[in-house]
Amino acid sequence: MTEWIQKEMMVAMNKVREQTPLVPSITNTVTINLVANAQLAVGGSAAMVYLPDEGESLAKLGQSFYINVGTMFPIYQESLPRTVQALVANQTPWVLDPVAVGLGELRTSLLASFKQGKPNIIRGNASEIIALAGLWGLSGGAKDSQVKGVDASEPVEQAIPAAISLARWTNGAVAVSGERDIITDGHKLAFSSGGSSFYEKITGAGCSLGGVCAVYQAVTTPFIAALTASTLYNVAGKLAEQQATGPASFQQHFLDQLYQLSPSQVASHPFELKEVSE
Ligand SMILES: Nc1ncnc2c1ncn2[C@@H]1O[C@H](COP(=O)(O)OP(=O)(O)OP(=O)(O)O)[C@@H](O)[C@H]1O
Ligand SMILES: Cc1ncsc1CCO
Ligand SMILES: [Mg+2]
Repeated sequence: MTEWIQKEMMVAMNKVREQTPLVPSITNTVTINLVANAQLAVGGSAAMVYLPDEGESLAKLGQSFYINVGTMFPIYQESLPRTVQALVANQTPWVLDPVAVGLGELRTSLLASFKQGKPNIIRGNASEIIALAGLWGLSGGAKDSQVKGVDASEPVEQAIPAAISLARWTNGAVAVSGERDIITDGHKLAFSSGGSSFYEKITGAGCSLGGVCAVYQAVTTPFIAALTASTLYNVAGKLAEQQATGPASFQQHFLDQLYQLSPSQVASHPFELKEVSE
């Protein structure tokens, strides 16, 4: 029953490697380098910008776009709304990573405004997904979700209702990351495990996963893109852990695995699929 999905995942990986899609980002300054390197390793082309007119131009030129609000700057008050407007106007698919939603006025007001821009993929940890659904007034969300910073404090399973309602609102996909990853398009739920606890010992595993979701989204649907990226990270993390002696060598081996893994190695990694009752 999951065969067509596995086939789509392989097609997406091959297409990205053949086509090198341009996938620009406005992302945080902590992990910007890892995001670009992960995007390049899977076969995409990266371009990081900050300024309003540059976000706008790349929203037109890019085949998909990644927005991560991890570190806020005053210029983002202009850059982010103008970029999102251009993404919507040009029907460029985009990924939102609502890092630390609820922290600060600018971050919160911008994230609230993105509800109308309907990001095609929303990727975050459980706490961020619950809090974003709360901010957007959707079911499963909570205004007082325990986002205390950039790390999750809630288990992924707790974010399932929020993930489903967000995916139904955007008509896209939501990927909740953690020890187990949950990917949904609002109608089906995929559960993928693997990875490594070393992912919690480096910064930007989640950010770069969002950037890689955006790369695959240039060539396939939001659900297949999010599932392909999440599965790739689960396979790559597991193999990198076997070669690593600590977080730094883990990051090095993990990037090598993103580059080396074959589509069939990724697509054959098992995942569980459930239909959501309507
Ligand atoms: N304990 C774990 N065991 C296995 N894999 C994990 C574990 N924790 C996270 N991962 C994997 O790490 C990747 C990033 O997910 P994570 O939930 O850490 O993102 P995040 O908290 O947004 O990270 P960051 O904000 O540092 O970028 C995903 O591929 C996820 O599957
Ligand atoms: C550590 C950190 N602080 C702001 S953004 C970021 C990267 C992980 O989300
Ligand atoms: Mg994060």
